Amino acid sequence: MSASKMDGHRSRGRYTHAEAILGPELCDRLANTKVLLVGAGGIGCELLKNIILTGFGHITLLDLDTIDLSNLNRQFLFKKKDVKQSKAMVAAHTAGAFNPNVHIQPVHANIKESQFDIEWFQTFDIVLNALDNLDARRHVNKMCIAAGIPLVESGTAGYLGQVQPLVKDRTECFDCIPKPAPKSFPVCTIRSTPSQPIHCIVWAKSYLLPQLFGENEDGGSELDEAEKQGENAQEIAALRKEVLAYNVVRNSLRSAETTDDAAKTVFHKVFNTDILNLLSMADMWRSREKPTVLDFDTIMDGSFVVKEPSKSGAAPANSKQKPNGHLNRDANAPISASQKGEGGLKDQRELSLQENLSLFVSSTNRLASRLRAGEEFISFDKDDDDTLDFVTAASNLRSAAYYIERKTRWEVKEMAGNIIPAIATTNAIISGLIVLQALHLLRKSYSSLKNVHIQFKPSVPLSTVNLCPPNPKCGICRDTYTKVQCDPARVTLGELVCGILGNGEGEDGGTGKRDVSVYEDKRVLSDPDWDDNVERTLESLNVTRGKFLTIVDEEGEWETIAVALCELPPNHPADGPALLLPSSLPLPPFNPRPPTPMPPAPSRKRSAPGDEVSEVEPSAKRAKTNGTSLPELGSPSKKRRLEEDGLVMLDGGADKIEDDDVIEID
Ligand SMILES: Nc1ncnc2c1ncn2[C@@H]1O[C@H](COP(=O)(O)OP(=O)(O)OP(=O)(O)O)[C@@H](O)[C@H]1O
Ligand SMILES: [Zn+2]
Repeated sequence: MSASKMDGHRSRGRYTHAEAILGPELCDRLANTKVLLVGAGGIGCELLKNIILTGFGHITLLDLDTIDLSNLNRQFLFKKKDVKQSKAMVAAHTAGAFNPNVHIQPVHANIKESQFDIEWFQTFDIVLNALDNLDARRHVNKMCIAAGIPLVESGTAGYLGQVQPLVKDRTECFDCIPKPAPKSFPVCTIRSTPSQPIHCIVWAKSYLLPQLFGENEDGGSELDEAEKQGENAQEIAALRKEVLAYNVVRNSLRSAETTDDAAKTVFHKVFNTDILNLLSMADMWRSREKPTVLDFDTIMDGSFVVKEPSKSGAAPANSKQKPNGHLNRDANAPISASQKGEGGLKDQRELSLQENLSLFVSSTNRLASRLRAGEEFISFDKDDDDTLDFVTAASNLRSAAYYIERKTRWEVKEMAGNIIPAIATTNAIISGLIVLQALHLLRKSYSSLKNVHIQFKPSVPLSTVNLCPPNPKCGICRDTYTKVQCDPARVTLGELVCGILGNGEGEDGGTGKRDVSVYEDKRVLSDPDWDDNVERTLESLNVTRGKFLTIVDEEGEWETIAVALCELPPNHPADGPALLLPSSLPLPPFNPRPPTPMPPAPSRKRSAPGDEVSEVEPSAKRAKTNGTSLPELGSPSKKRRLEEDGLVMLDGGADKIEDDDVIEID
């Protein structure tokens, strides 16, 4: 048998099952389908294997990262020898062997780079996200909306997971519903009245560690400002004292003569002086258990006994919590085998108070010596042993002072790193579901598309939710997208905006002259009263390939236009025009304002009640959903409830909450 015949035979054999399930038409089409898979981590590796075996013919696999040892337990395309290599390259190499008919293009890069502009996105038939952060997910969502390419979004968190197909104008986009804010705690709970281990962990990670080893934020000048503005003088004096005290401690950690004494100074300030200060505020402890002042020397020599929480008097604020049994004993007493979690890993052993203090001293010294060796500041990183040891020890010492259960280093890592353990099985289930949704999309079988969730219900482990139509108020998918090809060094902002708006054609041309503001992301580049940038080149305004200009109608009548910037074609003559506009200019939905009511004049005939409303409202709504309302879609509120329950698309780094009175765990 000739080699080519043998290949054909092999190929048919390979796809017999796929063909039986998908039908010959889709099965053949898959061979020519171009897929972009973003992310080669937990979901990405599983998904790559699935789409290769299903027979997707052309796969571009993109990931910015290199392989870490900790990936190996679930990212099965990687082996120990691959650690520190590019994820995209290794995954493509390993999985490529599963099906030689598939062409895989690995790309080691950040999906946000400008080279991945909408023209690049438009070279794909479908995009599959296997990402782990909100920022990249939102970026891909916007690029897919702009490029008009369907996207399957996914996420897992422990045993939970979700798959969400997204199609411009038909379904919600990723940004149609705001994502839940990260967990937060009131500052006073963290600073003065912790009642749970997480409060002490957040304090050690987000307050103490930055105070000692972080960037020196000049609290002094902030206080000067507050004083000028007439804030409470007594409070400011107290805060000033606090800043000075921390400066002394910071300096001692940075001084060349640092010894164990520096750690002792920190300990004394934080677990002794500060707690004594808090105790002096009698009001604070009327309805709460008073904390205990810790003592360095007696903890070190093992004679310190943690005071039992008082059982009499006013009910402590945390009385609803289960009693912290093991704290009602000498904290340095030997810990039983079961308490220690013996048999488990070293990290999973509970440390005695004395051991926590030793860890506090050693980690403080390690961090201090890093500062002295030239590191300017150190911030928390769950994979940085020194910062994790410090947060473990400091949070446990604080827990002891407040009679709160202490946590092992393993638990602290999980809580401080906001880590939900990744589960290979969940990733595998989700990756299978992604393929099913991708196949519906390729078949254009829109009524079969579903949001699918894995839930904690053994009887119904998967729940499906009908898709919601786009949110008419969404600032991403309701814009009208277009693209221009240009040389940003030769085109001015004014030329581009006038070109896109077709200025000079008059109102009835649909894109006539209007008052607009122009933005790049959140930057205002011009508005009707400010035209300083209009004559400047796009390049000088840092508006280049891969970015979007957003043109907003000041009257609010025309919907927003988003213009994606692309390069001139490769064969474009050097003396050719610097700006190539799209062949048809964007025509965003137009919602004319109701005419301004005229002052009542006896001669004017009154219009029938509701006239204006019936003319304006429905057309505006039609325009915003582009006439594609889907009768079978579920309600947005149902989906929101699911999101609140189910921790979907987990991450949180990107979104910031604005309330100053809370501390986020990111
Ligand atoms: N902007 C981006 N561009 C390209 N790839 C990205 C981008 N952001 C995240 N990724 C990739 O998405 C993948 C997500 O996979 P996963 O959630 O399993 O994370 P991980 O980093 O492998 O594991 P863990 O965070 O649990 O250690 C990672 O490989 C990551 O490098
Ligand atoms: Zn949207």
